Amino acid sequence: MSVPGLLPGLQQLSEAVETPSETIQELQAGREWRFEVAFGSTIEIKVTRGTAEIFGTELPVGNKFSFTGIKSAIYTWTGCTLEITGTPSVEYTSEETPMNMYANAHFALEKLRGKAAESPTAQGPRAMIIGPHDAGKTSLLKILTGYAVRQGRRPVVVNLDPREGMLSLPGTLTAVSFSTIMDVEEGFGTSPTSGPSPVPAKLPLVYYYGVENPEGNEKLYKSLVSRLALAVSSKLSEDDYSRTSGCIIDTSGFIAQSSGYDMIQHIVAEFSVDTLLVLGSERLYSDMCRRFEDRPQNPVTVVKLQKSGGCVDREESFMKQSRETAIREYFFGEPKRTLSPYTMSVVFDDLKVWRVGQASNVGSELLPAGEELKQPLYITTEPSVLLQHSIMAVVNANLDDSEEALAESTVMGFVYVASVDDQKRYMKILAPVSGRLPPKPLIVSSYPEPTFSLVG
Ligand SMILES: Nc1ncnc2c1ncn2[C@@H]1O[C@H](COP(=O)(O)OP(=O)(O)OP(=O)(O)O)[C@@H](O)[C@H]1O
Repeated sequence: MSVPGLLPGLQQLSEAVETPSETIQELQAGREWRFEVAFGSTIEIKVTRGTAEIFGTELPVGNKFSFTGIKSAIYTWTGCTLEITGTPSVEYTSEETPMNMYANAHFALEKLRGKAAESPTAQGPRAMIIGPHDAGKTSLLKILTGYAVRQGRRPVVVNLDPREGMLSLPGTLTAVSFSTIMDVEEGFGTSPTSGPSPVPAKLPLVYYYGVENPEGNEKLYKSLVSRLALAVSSKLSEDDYSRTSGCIIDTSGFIAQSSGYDMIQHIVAEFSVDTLLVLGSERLYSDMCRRFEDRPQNPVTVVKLQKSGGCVDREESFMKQSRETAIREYFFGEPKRTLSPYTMSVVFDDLKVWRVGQASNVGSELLPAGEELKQPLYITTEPSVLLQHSIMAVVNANLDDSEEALAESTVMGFVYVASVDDQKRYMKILAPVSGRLPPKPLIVSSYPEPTFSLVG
């Protein structure tokens, strides 16, 4: 007996729940499947045959990986079959990739590592990647790191591009010793604040810069670079693994313009860079050759590498969404690893807040004619409603420390200002861990920008 009206209802129900489409992608050896997934939609990829990798990290056969808000590529050296569930917004296969060139760069670095292993005092390569925005610098860094880790090396990876955070929020400069593989879904992987993860967590050393462009506060940027270089040098001399593996440095696209050349020189000097990998710019390559040739005391090898045709220019709206996602994941985790942040109230009198000094908040128009603007590292800021929805870095320093001391302090973590009551002089903040806010200075800046959608 059929129940009147039930069957059509069920049919409607099954029509409403759309099953994602499943496609099979056969990739021949040496080809790359490039794809883009918008924020808010997800695709799942499983390798069912052969070998495949995402920017140097292998995708094991049979495991499903899900991707959202990403522009990426899967490359195969030997051929593979991919099972794709869901529909990417863009997808195509490319026969032309610079992967051979990138692999050669890796083997050249490996040769230097092998040489360093022969002598107890020799240093492994200190490579730095430079190039314009969206030239594929971070992707190349991941490839070189992934290959080095797969060969048992432990390179120190340094991110000097505040535009994207590595194992931390955007706006930070970080260094981390990589001894385990990257997480293919998460980019670089996870840090201990991200909660349990199938891939071992990495412990990054984090400094907060808070400006997108290294020229935004050159003095602060240079100071943080020097500080990070000191930490990296000490890590590289800690054990034989690190000494021979050397370091790989990712940089900001802003310094690839001629106004940034002095900054390149500063980084090269501080990190004792000996290999400069120039990506996607003939002019930059030739300028660097001119600048760094004939330095017998500190030779720097300048190498030209081709930009991948798959590199995509990421529009500002995409980058903004990436930053918002990074902030949300810092506090709330993501579907596979949810976190429970804590809300607490803090009174203004217990806080010492500094703002990163930027040209825009110094007021050069008030200076007498002819006088040069002296940009401060930080400016003290009275807590107020202006901080609402901002991210603040809690730094490892004392409340009465000077600006210079702050510029040498690592980040303990970040808090989010959920609401501010100017009259009662307190604010509600969201913190990733429970307990009282430690009595440490807080640093606020414009990058990443205030996020309105974090707590509803
Ligand atoms: N071969 C490729 N196929 C598809 N997408 C790619 C490929 N290589 C890089 N991309 C994508 O292109 C974008 C830009 O690449 P990447 O972040 O490596 O550039 P970048 O030079 O580090 O950029 P920026 O200096 O602006 O941070 C990223 O979304 C990256 O995932």
